[in-house]
Amino acid sequence: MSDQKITINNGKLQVPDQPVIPFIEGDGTGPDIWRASQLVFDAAVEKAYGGKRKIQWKEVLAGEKAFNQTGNWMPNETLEAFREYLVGIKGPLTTPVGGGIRSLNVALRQELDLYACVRPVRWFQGVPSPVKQPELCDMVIFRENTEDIYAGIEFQQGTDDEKKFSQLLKENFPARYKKVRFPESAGFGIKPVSQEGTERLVKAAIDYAFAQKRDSVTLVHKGNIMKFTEGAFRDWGYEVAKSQYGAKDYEGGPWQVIEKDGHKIIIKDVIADAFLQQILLRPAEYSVIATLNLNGDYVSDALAAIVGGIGIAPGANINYVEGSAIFEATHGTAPKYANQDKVNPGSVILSGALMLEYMGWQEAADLIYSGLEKAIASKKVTYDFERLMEGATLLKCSEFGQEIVNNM
Ligand SMILES: NC(=O)C1=CN([C@@H]2O[C@H](COP(=O)(O)OP(=O)(O)OC[C@H]3O[C@@H](n4cnc5c(N)ncnc54)[C@H](OP(=O)(O)O)[C@@H]3O)[C@@H](O)[C@H]2O)C=CC1
Ligand SMILES: O=C(O)CCC(=O)C(=O)O
Ligand SMILES: [Mg+2]
Repeated sequence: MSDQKITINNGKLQVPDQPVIPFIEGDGTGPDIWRASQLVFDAAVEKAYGGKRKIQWKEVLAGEKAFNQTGNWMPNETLEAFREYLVGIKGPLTTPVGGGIRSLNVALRQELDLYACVRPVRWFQGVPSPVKQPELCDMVIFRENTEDIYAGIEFQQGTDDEKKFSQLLKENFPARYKKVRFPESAGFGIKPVSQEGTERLVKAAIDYAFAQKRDSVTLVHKGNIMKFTEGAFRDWGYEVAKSQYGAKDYEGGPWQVIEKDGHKIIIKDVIADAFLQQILLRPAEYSVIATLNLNGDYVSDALAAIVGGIGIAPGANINYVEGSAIFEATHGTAPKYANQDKVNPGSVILSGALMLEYMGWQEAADLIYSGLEKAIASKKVTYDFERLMEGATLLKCSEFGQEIVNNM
């Protein structure tokens, strides 16, 4: 079969009928989930296009499988494949806590400059939820994906580098150095947040809000405390609305309103801790969320819980200028369930549906949504939903994938 590639031309994705799509299976529960997911993707594409369109899957290595086979956690060929084929999908990869390798997930996003982590959060009918009205939670998170403390500029306590950094702080910024409560036993982390990084992320969020006829974009930040990073994110965010979309003050500001073709969007902001209580108490007031990397990480899992948990929380890492994208679940490797054919493959399956939408293969994506909805409605579900549903039938990971296919 020929090596058909997705490309971008004048900002528009060009998708051949049989594109090569690289995938990383993932660590832990990754292989179980990938098997179930690929079955669903292939069935949806086959059913929607009767063989005219087909994905040519190309496995690329990363994480434990890569290390075991090549001695390298993230072989160069993997990065090259994502660059070459533009659109890919991945399972979760393990990151050790406290030491060891840095996150491969973060490395992929940074290396490929996939600056927007887009995580839609909506409730599917019948999914068990801890709140009374989960249907009111319908948000799309735009998490900045390349900056913030995730840039990985850290100094481990007691190392030569940390001592050099402490000395630099002491000599050049004595007043600030004095604020370090226990300087002799402290490690340090640096949080870069730039105007360019903020602008492209907020622009992506606003463009999405117009395209999807959403009524607000909320800048979520902790700018009262971290004034020149999180606070600057808020200020630069409002600036984008003004300079690129002609925003006007809304009810005296700082909130803004922008309008295009008769559709109005409110640009507002909220401090992150208050936001975390409002998503439970007043979720209907929020639609598109633009936020920095760490806030976005926390907010993703918190919002996912409201609509049924991270078993059903999809996502995408996208560079809207270059067209490149890697789709992936919000959850991690859930290692305690590895190789048990147990966990919910819903997050990777829905990430794949997002990928198909991104490719313009809406019919195949819709088949996945309806298959998933019907499987849940018939209460045939994996352990995470089954334990919260009355009268449900417990399915394995692979069986749930098959159930989605049966219901397409
Ligand atoms: N993008 C990525 O590749 C990500 C990687 N990670 C990495 O994953 C590893 C494990 O992280 P951890 O903090 O345990 O978080 P995980 O998301 O892997 O798991 C936490 C809990 O979430 C639930 N869960 C996760 N996935 C599923 C699923 N598919 N179906 C149903 N329930 C699920 C399980 O809950 P319960 O126990 O209630 O059944 C699980 O114990 C770490 O190394 C971390 O760095 C983490 C996040 C993202
Ligand atoms: O890279 C990791 O291991 C964690 C990533 C993560 O939690 C996320 O992207 O939501
Ligand atoms: Mg996370």
